Amino acid sequence: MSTTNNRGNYRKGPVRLRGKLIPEKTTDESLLEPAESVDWVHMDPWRVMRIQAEFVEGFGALAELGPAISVFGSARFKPDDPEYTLAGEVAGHIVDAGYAVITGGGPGVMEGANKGAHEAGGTSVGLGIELPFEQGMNEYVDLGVNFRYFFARKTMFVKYAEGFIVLPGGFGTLDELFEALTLVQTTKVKRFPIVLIGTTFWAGLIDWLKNTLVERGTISSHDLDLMHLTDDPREAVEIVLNANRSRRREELAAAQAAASRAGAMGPE
Ligand SMILES: C/C(=C\CNc1ncnc2c1ncn2[C@@H]1O[C@H](COP(=O)(O)O)[C@@H](O)[C@H]1O)CO
Repeated sequence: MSTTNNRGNYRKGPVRLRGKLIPEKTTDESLLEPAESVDWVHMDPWRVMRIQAEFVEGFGALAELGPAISVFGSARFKPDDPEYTLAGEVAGHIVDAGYAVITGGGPGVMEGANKGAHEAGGTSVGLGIELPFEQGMNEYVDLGVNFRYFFARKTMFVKYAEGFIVLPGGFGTLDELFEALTLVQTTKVKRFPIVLIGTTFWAGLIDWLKNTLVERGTISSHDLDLMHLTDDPREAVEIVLNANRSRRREELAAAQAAASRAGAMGPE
């Protein structure tokens, strides 16, 4: 709603305007007139609505998913690459443990993991991303959500998973790995297990983290403990499961301690 009072103050919702800032048309007039230009579709306030919708739709689609583990890795591996098969094995162990498998829904490691989850009879989730060279979701995704924005999609990978398993990959995989590491390091997320599969592939990065970042003091040596390293798909899944079992035990013990403290204090 917009109004002008007798002091020439023009009110447009929460905003007050005067003088030359008073628009020639009211908000209602602008809304109802036929559009001469569609530029507004690309403006930031409209983008905010799309971003908000993306979160709402993502939360709505995944709220009832149940326990899940996110699996990451290169979009470029082919079905006959060992990492594709490895991703399928990881997904099979995740499903056997009663968890859903979340991936980026694309080709390569994502497809391998979705295939493994689908064939093991588990819930195979793909959180796709709109890219200029549209690939579409791989055919093994049973629950798919497509995102325009990487940051909204990345929130879902963390929010709906109890851990990350990261296979060899490129920039996208590193982005997802370092996002998780930063969230855990800064305690935005607590006790979130991150497992790297591929000791040879990751060795150079781990050495650099140790010999350059720890050495120069840009990370602490205990930050390296936020990552677990293995070649064994079963062990990778066990690491995530064990970390969550001990987190749940600690949460239960803390809740019991709080309840007994409240009991000891007696009724008010
Ligand atoms: C490059 C190719 C396909 C791109 N399609 C993708 N679909 C969904 N998710 C993707 C895609 N590409 C990257 N991602 C995300 O990043 C990670 C992999 O990136 P990397 O650079 O290959 O490591 C992956 O986990 C996705 O979340 C086919 O040529």
